[in-house]
This record gives sequence, C-alpha cells and structure tokens, in this order.
Amino acid sequence: MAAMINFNNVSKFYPGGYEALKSITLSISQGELIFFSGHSGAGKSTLLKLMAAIERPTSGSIVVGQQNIDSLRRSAIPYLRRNIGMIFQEQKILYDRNVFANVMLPLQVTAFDTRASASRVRAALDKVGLLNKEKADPVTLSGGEKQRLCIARAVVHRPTILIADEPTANLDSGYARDIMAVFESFNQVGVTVLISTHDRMLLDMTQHRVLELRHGKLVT
Ligand SMILES: Nc1ncnc2c1ncn2[C@@H]1O[C@H](COP(=O)(O)OP(=O)(O)OP(=O)(O)O)[C@@H](O)[C@H]1O
Repeated sequence: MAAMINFNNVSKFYPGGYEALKSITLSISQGELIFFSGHSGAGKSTLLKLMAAIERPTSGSIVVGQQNIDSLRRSAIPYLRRNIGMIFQEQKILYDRNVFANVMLPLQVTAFDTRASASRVRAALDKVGLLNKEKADPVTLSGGEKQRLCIARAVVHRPTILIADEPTANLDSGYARDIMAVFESFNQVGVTVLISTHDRMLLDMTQHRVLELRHGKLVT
C-alpha cells in the first residue's frame, strides 16, 4: 500500500522550549487504522495536530498524501483539511441548534448546494447510527451519542484520513466499543484512521498497529 503519512525526524518545541516530540520517524499506509498510546503529556495530541497542520513542526519533514506539509503556506491549509476529518476535544458541539445543523456546519464553508449538503449530512448521520436523532437538541444526547455526532461532523465531507484524539475519553466501556465499531466501519471502506488513546480496553482488544509514545519519543 502507498504511504499516506510520513514523518521524517520530526521534532516539536512549544513556545517556552518544551520539547513535546523528539525525532519522530514513522510511515503510515493508506487504509491503516493505528492507535497512538502513551501517558498523559507523552505527545499524542501534538502528533495528531501536526498531521492536520494545526501545529507546525520545529524541524523535520511531514508528508500527507503527496503533499509536504511542514512548510505549507497558510492559504493551502484548507485544501489539506479537505482530505482530513478531525475529532479533537476542543471542537465543541453547538447547543443552539439541532443535531442535523451541527453536522451541516463544515459544509457551510464549502460550495455545496443545500440539497446535496442535506443528503451528505443524512449519510453521515446514518453511518454513525444517529439518523433518527437528526432533529434532536444535542443536550438530550448521551455521551456516546454526542461523540457519534462529532464523528458525523468530521466525516461529512468524506475525508480520506480520520484523526481522533481520545475519542472514548469519559465514555463507559459499552459506549467506547460502539465508537470503535464506527471507526472500524470507516476503516473498512478505505479511510485511514488515526486514534490517540490511553484506554487500556481498546488497546488490549485491537488487532491494529499500536504506536507508543513516551516523553515525546516513539518506543514501538
Ligand atoms: N500549546 C502548547 N504550548 C505549550 N506546551 C504545550 C502545548 N500543547 C501541549 N504542550 C505540552 O506538550 C506536551 C505534550 O502534550 P500533548 O497534549 O501532545 O500530550 P498527550 O500525550 O496528548 O497528553 P494527554 O493524554 O494528556 O492529552 C505536554 O507536556 C504539554 O503540556
């Protein structure tokens, strides 16, 4: 399989000099599902943020798809993000609108017409099992359903790469399994899926590759 993501000697210092990642070299193939594990502060979120150009590396090179993104112009970032779906803790659900409108949000900045957008939103809600909740007020959703809403919002533009930072944090084990089944289903249709977690149950259960970070270094 073709490499989808390549890191070559990537280091990241945050302002103030903290070295969050140290000389990371890794290669991820198209269509893989990979877990990034490691203690709190190990650098998992930073690694995922570099892949989506939310953060920039201090040194080293990062290739996503065919594109070298370590020195990507700011104006080129929206093009990179068209291929990426992101689920990060800080992306908030908007509680002043229903489930459907929350999933519609990312499409409002693109040029889709309303009918095409609506059918994409329903397709995304269907894939995460929330089609029957499209009119619901997000406040009425369970923790697991809220997380599925975030996944629907991340995939509504049909990305080829899906990045999820601690997607099962704060969920009980039943909900966590459901969420993993949703990620598996996207992976089965060819989406490259990257998940950071310190959820021992997920890591013990998985058949997929697990890369462990420790103090900013890759140990596996
Ligand atoms: N914007 C920032 N500015 C300064 N330091 C940061 C910033 N973001 C992260 N760090 C630091 O970099 C280190 C790695 O953080 P990161 O969030 O990548 O770890 P993590 O493995 O995802 O941890 P957690 O599981 O707690 O989310 C931590 O010591 C953190 O405090």
